[in-house]
Amino acid sequence: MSETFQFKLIATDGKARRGVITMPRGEVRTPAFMPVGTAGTVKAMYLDQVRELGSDIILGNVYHLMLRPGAERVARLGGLHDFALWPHPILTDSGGFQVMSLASLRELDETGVRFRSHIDGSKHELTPERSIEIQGLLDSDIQMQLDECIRLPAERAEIERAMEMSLRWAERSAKAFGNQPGKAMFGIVQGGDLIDLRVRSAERLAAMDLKGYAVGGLAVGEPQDVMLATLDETLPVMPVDKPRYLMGVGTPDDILQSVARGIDMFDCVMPTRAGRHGLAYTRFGKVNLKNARHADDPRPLDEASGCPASRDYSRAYLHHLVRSNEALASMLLTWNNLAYYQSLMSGMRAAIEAGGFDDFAAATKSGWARGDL
Ligand SMILES: Cc1ccc(CCc2c3nc[nH]c3cc3c(=O)[nH]c(N)nc23)cc1
Repeated sequence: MSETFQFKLIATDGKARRGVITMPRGEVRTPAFMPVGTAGTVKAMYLDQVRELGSDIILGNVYHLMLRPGAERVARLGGLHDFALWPHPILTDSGGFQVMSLASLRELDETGVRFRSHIDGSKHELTPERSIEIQGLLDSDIQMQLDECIRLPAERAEIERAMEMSLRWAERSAKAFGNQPGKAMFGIVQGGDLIDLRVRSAERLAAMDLKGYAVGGLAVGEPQDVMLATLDETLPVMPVDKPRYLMGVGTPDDILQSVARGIDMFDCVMPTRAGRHGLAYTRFGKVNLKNARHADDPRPLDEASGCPASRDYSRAYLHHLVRSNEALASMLLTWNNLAYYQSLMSGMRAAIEAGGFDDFAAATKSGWARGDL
């Protein structure tokens, strides 16, 4: 624990980084995978299971929590940590991304974004200042600036407009956040697939001397090579001594490739969402438990796993649960998937410390290529 928010680099291997973020509520070992806990819960999991798997931090979301149960209500109840019984670090997204993908009747301008709730149609507004205020009411440890994420493909003028406004919103967010020693506000690099705009965004954010930086505007449907090429050009102009968070990424392979380029923090709905749709991530690749080929298979997903969901239950039983649409299917497969993601993260952290990241990456990929025999 530490009174202040600090990032320390422990080791590097090529561009891959092993570090640790320390803050009053605990530490985050990087590279880190942050399970998505949109409405104050990681769907189909108990949070002590999430912790048990090695998760140091979970995500919450301004958009969902402001609509239901309401930020002021969560504050009256002691903040998100007490509300959800997660006493460890929480990172919250600022809500703009979710407004653009979930809300209806949206109006976005320099002041912020006005929208109607997708739940009951009620009217709401998010400004950089209100988003930071809400994240404060949630008692979030790492708060994200309000930004505008453009869907690709888009015209240069549109990408530039959104990137420049996101920079002005970063200034307003930082001013509203002020000086909170044990907490952090991260800026978000935008600029679409236009390298000169990405570099301008990263350099202008770096000059604001924030405590951490996210790469936004990716994992919005672009091919992996476009995402990786954007990282190749953007990361070199991002501060070396601050954490780098790649928003919304990704598959195990996306994560492996992005750690190799110097990303420290990840979030993705994939392991939890896939678990609810009968899909298991394993070190042999993906296993679709809906498939009839598993109906008589007595083997577990992975007998070498430390996770009961992966080690103890037969594929036949998991297939039966998925086909029967049983709640336990989502619980066991989400448990398996998060266990796999966290084992991948701890494997990468150890490999970087030992100077063997490339060998670890090659062995991991060949495991996936071997497929699920
Ligand atoms: C609870 C929670 C869910 C999801 C997120 C990340 C959501 C997310 C993206 N997801 C995929 N691509 C993304 C890009 C952006 C982005 O450019 N800006 C912001 N603020 N969020 C993004 C954060 C927290």
